[in-house]
Amino acid sequence: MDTSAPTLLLCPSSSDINNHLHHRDHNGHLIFDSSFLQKQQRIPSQFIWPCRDLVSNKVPELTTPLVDLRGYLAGDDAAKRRAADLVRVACSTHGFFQVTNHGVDAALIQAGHAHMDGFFKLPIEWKLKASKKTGSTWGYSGAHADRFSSNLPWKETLTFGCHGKESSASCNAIIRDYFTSVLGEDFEQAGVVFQRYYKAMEELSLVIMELLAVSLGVEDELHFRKFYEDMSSSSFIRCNYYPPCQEPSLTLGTGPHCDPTSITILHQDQVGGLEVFTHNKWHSIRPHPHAFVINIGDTFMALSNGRYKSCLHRAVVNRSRERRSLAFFVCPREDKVVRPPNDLLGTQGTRRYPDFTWSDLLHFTQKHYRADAATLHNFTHWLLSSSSSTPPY
Ligand SMILES: C=C1C[C@]23C[C@H]1CC[C@H]2[C@]1(C)CCC[C@@](C)(C(=O)O)[C@H]1[C@@H]3C(=O)O
Ligand SMILES: O=C(O)CCC(=O)C(=O)O
Ligand SMILES: [Fe+2]
Repeated sequence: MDTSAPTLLLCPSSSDINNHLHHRDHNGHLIFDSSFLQKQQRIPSQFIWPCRDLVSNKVPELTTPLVDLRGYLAGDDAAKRRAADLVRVACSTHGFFQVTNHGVDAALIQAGHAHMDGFFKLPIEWKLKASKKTGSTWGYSGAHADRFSSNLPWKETLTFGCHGKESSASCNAIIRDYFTSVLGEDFEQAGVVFQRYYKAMEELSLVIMELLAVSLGVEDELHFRKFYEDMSSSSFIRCNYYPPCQEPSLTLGTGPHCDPTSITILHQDQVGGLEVFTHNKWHSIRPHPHAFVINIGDTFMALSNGRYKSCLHRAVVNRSRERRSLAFFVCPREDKVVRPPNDLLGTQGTRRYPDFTWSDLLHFTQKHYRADAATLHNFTHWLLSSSSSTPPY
């Protein structure tokens, strides 16, 4: 990973822009000041992606099932089976489905979007106060310009969680305290809202984990729920803000990738832009205001011994409308060994992936490799080449 992003010149169209010190931080890294960049005629070359990543003729819509959780949550066995059948078909092919009647308060979701909007509308100087510290995954980032020097995504992100705490009980004030300590007391309410949102996501994650076990036919339907019960030590929220872009066909909001995490619970606004690559072409995921998009990540693909697919997806941007999405990335406690339950090994007991920990995979994506379409494949090689042990699978 290119972590020594050089001093970058912005849109060298005129000297006053190049000398606009506002656009470089103290390390000389580019600062993604979208309010300034949007006014330029061209986007900086660092944001222009290779043609192969930009293909986006009129993309068809992916018919992801809208899985109604009402009956399942009420303990209705027939509803549980119907939900499991829908999830099985989706996760065995492209790994994406949507859930409604999930039990998460609509007002809480709306409040999360409102506070996300409040943060991203701050002047750049304020947002930079929340900048990610080197080595941390938490904090504000503009286009990941501090991490990469090309194929920059046209987005700003704010990432935070509860990690570092032993139990979700002690997680009750971590996010609130993060917001007040980094942005000041005026942001206490934002912290309280995201703390409640985090808790709601944890509860929904465990429901989804049980549904995944049922759909996979795992003997112990609580197996994955138990594996993720202490997820608060490593799961995290990411707020994605995609400004309008004057050359939307040349860049991407988030580049093509598979999530390295376990599952992602994403709430997108009504603008649209999330696309999944399946059946050899890109498909859009229609936004539903009261639904969450759920997708399988690399870690759960390994946990299911490859039965469920972590699928290539991306976020495109547009010329006229900003777009926001709230992602909750479910991750197991960092030291837990990711290993499929025996009843997913098949008669030959064949393992598709080696044992690994989320700590190792997270470290790989943050220090050695930019997550893309082949993260798990390259991680496996990196892991086995850096460990003396022979493949355990
Ligand atoms: C473990 C993670 C790394 C990323 C955030 C989560 C899950 C998705 C990953 C990411 C979004 C994949 C595309 C590249 C990336 C750098 C990004 O555009 O943000 C990835 C995230 C990251 O490394 O910060
Ligand atoms: O914003 C979106 O719709 C998708 C973002 C995404 O895939 C991610 O953050 O991993
Ligand atoms: Fe993703």
